[in-house]
Amino acid sequence: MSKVPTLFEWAGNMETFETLFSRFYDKVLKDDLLGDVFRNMSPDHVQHVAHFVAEVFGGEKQYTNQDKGSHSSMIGKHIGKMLDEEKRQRWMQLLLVTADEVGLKSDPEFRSAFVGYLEWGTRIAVINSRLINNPVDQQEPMPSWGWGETGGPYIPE
Ligand code: HEM
Repeated sequence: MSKVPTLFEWAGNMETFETLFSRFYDKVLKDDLLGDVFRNMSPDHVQHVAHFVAEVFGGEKQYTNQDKGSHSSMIGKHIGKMLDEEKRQRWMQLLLVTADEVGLKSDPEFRSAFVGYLEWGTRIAVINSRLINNPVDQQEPMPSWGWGETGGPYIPE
């Protein structure tokens, strides 16, 4: 049996993730609810988020090695931001619309794993945004996300 690709490999390459998040944050900045939340984001924000998610999906470790980030430093960026469910849902909605616009892989298995990760990650972001101190130690490894219950990508007969 052939090797099951990582979510990163199945999705494409780093450009896939950079394009997805670049188009996503274009929308975010124009959004009535999220625009103000991201108004002062760093110029590297888009790339950092793309690199973070790519690494979580089993891709190159650019967030760790090039951006000098870690799971803890990413969590730290959300501390005190006072996000809520309404903002989280808008973030999800805009990212999923963007995923379709940029032609991200749309087979049921990939999208299930993709949305599963986003549901997990965004809910954690909201929880952490309401804390004062970072609960994640600097030494904690990066999270990793796989195919989960689906067991692999959709490959037509
Ligand atoms: C899976 C979900 C998420 C991931 C992977 C993620 C990832 C990241 C990363 C990697 C950073 C650091 C960027 C940098 O180093 O410049 C960051 C910052 C930030 N994130 Fe998230 N995030 C997620 C969900 C959310 C949600 C749902 C919101 C708000 C609705 C949010 C709001 C922010 C804000 C406000 C910052 C700081 C921006 C700045 O001013 O520099 N994040 N996020």
